[in-house]
Amino acid sequence: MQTRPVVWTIAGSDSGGGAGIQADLLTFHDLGVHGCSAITANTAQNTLTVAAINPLPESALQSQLDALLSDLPPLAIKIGLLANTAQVHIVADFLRGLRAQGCQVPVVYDPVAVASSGASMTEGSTGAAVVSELLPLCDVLTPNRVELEWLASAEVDSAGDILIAAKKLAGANEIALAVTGGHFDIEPGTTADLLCVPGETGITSDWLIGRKIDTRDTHGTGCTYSSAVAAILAQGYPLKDACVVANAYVRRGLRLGNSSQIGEGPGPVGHCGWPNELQDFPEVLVAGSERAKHYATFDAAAAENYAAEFVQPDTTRLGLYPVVETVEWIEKLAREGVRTLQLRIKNPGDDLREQIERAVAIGRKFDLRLFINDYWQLAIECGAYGVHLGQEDLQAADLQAIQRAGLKLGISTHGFFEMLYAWQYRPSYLATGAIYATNTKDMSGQLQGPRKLARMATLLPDYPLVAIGGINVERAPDVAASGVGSIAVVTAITQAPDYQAAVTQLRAVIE
Ligand SMILES: Cc1ncc(COP(=O)(O)OP(=O)(O)O)c(N)n1
Ligand SMILES: Cc1ncsc1CCOP(=O)(O)O
Ligand SMILES: [Mg+2]
Repeated sequence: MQTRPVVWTIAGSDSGGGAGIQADLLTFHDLGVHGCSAITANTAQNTLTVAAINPLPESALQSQLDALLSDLPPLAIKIGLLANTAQVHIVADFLRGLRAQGCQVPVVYDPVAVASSGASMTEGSTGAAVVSELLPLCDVLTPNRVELEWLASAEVDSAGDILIAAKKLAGANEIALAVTGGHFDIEPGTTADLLCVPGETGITSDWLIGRKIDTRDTHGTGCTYSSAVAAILAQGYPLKDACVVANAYVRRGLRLGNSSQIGEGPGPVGHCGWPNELQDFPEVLVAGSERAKHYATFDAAAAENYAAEFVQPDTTRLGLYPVVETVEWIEKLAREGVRTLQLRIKNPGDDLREQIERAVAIGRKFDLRLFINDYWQLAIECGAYGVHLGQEDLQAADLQAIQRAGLKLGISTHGFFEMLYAWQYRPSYLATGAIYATNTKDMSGQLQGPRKLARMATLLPDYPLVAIGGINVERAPDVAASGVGSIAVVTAITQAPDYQAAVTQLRAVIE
C-alpha cells in the first residue's frame, strides 16, 4: 500500500461548493493526496454571487495551522484567499517558522483577490502586504490575468505584457510564476499559460498552449489549478511537470465536468481524475515554430534548425534496445538477434568516424535499427539508420538536415514537460528516463519511477516509447507493464556475468 502525501490548503470556504477549500479538497482527493485545510474566511456564495466574505478571527486561523503542524506535517502547501493584512502576517510568520525549522516543502500561492463575478475578495491594503511579506516565502505563484495586474501594478494584455510582468515578479521575489491564461485572448480557440522559473542561468519562460473548452462552467478553475500543482509537487514531480499535469487536469475538468444543472450561474469545473488523455495536455511552445510568433518568443535562429515529423520506424515496439560504446558489442548483440541498438561513444578517439562507419556497415549486414548517439553529422555522412539526441542537443543540431537525409530521430526526455516539448518534433521515438537510479550517468534529480512512466506512456499509446535508466532483468517486468514498447539498457547487458542470458531474459519480457 502506498502512503498518501499530506497537502494543506490555507484558503476560504465557498458555501456554493465550487471554489476555495471545497475545490481544493476535491482536487487533492482526485490526485491521490490527503488534503488538510486551514480556513481563512467563510464566504457566503452561490453560482451567481459572493454575498459575504466573513473572515475568521486571527486566533481561529492560527489554531488550525498549529493543530495541523503538530500531527499532519505537509509535503506541500497551497495558499488561496487571505482576507486581510492580519491574515497575511499570520501565514507569513507561520511559513517563516516552518522554514526556520528546516521544513522546505513547496508553497504554492494562488493570489485570490477578485472573484470571477468581479467581486473583491480582500481588504484594500492586502496586496501590499502580500508583495512585501508573503511572496518571498512562497515557491510558486499562480495568478490569472486580474491577479497578475493586481500584483504587478500594471495593465497586462498582450503576450509581451504577460512576459514582462511575470518575469519582473519572478525576478524580484525569486519565485516561479505559472500565469493561467483563461482570461487572455492571444490566439483564437486557445488558452496560453506562461511558466517563468528562476534558475541558475536566469529565468526560463515557457508557454503552454491548450485547446479552449467551450463551457460556462468554469467556477473554481484557479483554485483547482493551484491545488493540483501542490498535490503533484507533493508526489515529487518537478515544477514544470506539475504545471503541465495541473493544466491538463483543469482542461479535463472543463471538458468532462457536467455542472449545467448546478445553480443558475456558472457551475463548478469538474474534478475528473488524473488526466490520461493527450487531448487535455497543452502544447509546450517551441521557439523555432511559426506559432511562437504569436507569443513574443519566436527565435529566427532556432527556426533555421527546427523540423517536425521524422520518419517512423517499422514498428512502434522497438523491443530490447542495448546502448553500447563499441562496435564489437554491436556485432556480438546483432548475432544474438537484437534488432535495435545504439552506439554511444562518450570518449571518442581519432577513429570516431571509422567506428561509426563500421557500426553502420554491421547495421546494414544484420538489418539493424542502429542509432548513433550525439554525432548527428557523422551519422548523416555515414548513412546511419538514425540518431539519438538529448534535449539540449535539439537547439544545436540541424534537424532539417537530419530529416532531409531520411534518418530516424530519437529524443531523450525526463518527465511530462520535456515529453510534451519533444512531442512538438514528432520524432521517430521518445525515450524517458532515468526510470531507476543508475551508475552509468548522473541522473540525480531526474528519476521517473515506473508509476510516473506508466502515466506518461498512457498519453501516447500508439507511439514508439523507450524507457531507460537502471533497468535490469528483475525490474524489466514493471517497466514493460507501463506500456512502453522498448527497454534501453547499458550495464544490464555490458556488465552481466552472462550477456547472452541477459539478452534472452530481457527480450522475453519486452518482445
Ligand atoms: C534510448 C536513449 N535514451 C536516452 C539517452 C540519453 O541521451 P542524452 O540525453 O543525449 O544523454 P547521453 O546519452 O548523450 O549522455 C540515450 N543515449 N539513449
Ligand atoms: C544514457 C542514459 N540516459 C539516461 S539513463 C542512462 C544510462 C542507462 O544505463 P544503465 O542501463 O546502466 O542504467
Ligand atoms: Mg546525447
